[in-house]
Amino acid sequence: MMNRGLEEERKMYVGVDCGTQSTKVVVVDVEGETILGEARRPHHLIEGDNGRREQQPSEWLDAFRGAFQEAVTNAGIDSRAIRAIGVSGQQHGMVALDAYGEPVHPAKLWCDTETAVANTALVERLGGEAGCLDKLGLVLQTGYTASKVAWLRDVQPDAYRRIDSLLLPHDYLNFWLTGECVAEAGDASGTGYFDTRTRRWRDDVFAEIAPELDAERVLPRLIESYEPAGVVRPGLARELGLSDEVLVASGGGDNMLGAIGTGNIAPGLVTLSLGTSGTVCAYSREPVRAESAMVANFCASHGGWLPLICTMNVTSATTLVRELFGLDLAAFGERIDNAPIGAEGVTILPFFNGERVPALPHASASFLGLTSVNTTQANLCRAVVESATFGMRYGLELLGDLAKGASQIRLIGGGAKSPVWRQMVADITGTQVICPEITDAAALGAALQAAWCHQRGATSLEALCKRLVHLDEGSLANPEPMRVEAYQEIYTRYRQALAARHEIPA
Ligand SMILES: Nc1ncnc2c1ncn2[C@@H]1O[C@H](COP(=O)(O)OP(=O)(O)O)[C@@H](O)[C@H]1O
Ligand SMILES: O=C(CO)[C@@H](O)[C@H](O)COP(=O)(O)O
Repeated sequence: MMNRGLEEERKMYVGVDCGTQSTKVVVVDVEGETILGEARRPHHLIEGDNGRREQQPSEWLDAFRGAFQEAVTNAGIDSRAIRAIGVSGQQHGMVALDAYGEPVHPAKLWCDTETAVANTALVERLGGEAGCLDKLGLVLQTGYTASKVAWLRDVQPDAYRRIDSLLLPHDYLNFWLTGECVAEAGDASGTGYFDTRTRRWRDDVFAEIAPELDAERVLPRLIESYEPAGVVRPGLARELGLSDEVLVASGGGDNMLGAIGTGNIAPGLVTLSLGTSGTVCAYSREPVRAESAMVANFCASHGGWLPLICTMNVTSATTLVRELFGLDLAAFGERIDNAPIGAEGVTILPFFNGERVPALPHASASFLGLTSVNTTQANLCRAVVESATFGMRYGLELLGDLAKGASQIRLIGGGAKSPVWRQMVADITGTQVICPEITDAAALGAALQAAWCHQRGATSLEALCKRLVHLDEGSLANPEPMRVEAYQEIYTRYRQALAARHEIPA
């Protein structure tokens, strides 16, 4: 436990990231420039053969409570020293609440593909890709919130009729913390009823999706990303051991706060996340109209924009293969290390639950090139990690000039903890890779945004990033020319397999 006098002077900030597989919490001492404590609690996924991927929002609250208490204990601080909390959340999830603040249906997540048909119909109604770009500044993808609302209307009309507010996962946690229904541009830009250029709700688009619902009533009030969502409710503050008037920052989508947590708040860097999903994003001061409809012109959660591509099958795919063989993470890492580049001819298209980039919401996974000689645990483990990483390279290529200027990839998410995977990312992309000291960068970004909100006027987000985004020099991975060349060939093989199986140009 820290010296009491010192503790009173110091301001502590908490960052929370409600990811797909778990909630992570970090406690940050801004003056001391240190991350004092971390903790996480897992979530359970409700899955169905039809692409259903849902979660009970109540699990996020339990996970929040558990991880919060443990992180504070690990930090060795008095929780009354906490001045502000920032919340990051998995993007796009539909949290539809009734008039009592209770979910009318489990949250339908970003990785749910049950609504693919509803999404195709919506894109058509909005005038195709051109119509979407014109109205929203991006093209609707299965996974965004819009088709989930349309699906609920069609499939669960009773639940749909009870909707009183429509939130995203991080908005819901902010609502639980403060009682306020608010949203900020970063996360709102992934709903599909928000104009990502003007940073406003598109009531007319929302009326196409949910004609019976009044946008004014059900959509949360928009706030700026530097503004607080509110203060922690007195009852909850008592339960969490907080002092009065603890601010809750606006928070944002996990990728937006991951960008902050890697210092990617101005042009020139790329953040690549190996979480349940795989994402690549680069900051832009202007809205982006990319050549590919798969590049999402999302807003950042500190001002500006964050063009991003997202693949759905990263650690979700690697975990599936790892668990199939009953391997723990260390043994899995060994298997990957023991197989040669290219896994002796095994290629996996890892679309176990469909895919967003490339846009194949109905796809399933393919294992190709298997023979009686190369069908080994090591090759299958290596091939699934290679394939997830090839998906990221594909995304980087789609980002094109937006990512080309980047001399370094800031690697985050659970997969970034693996040294062999880090090197693989460097070799497959041909770019230097480094991790921040804390790979749960979205939680760190949320804590930094909380400090920015609390200390508004006294400090800048840039200064806060300089103080707290520490890079782990030990994680540095430089592309090695021989391996870069070898992977080029294997990547070509992957693209050819993609073209042959799914009619996507090689
Ligand atoms: N050393 C490692 N090698 C490979 N995967 C790892 C390693 N450490 C953690 N992971 C994987 O990272 C995933 C969790 O990543 P995380 O970024 O927390 O996901 P999310 O934010 O989507 O919940 C888990 O599937 C876990 O198995
Ligand atoms: O859908 C997207 C981005 O558009 C995903 O990146 C989600 O935001 C989930 O993130 P993780 O749980 O994988 O961090």
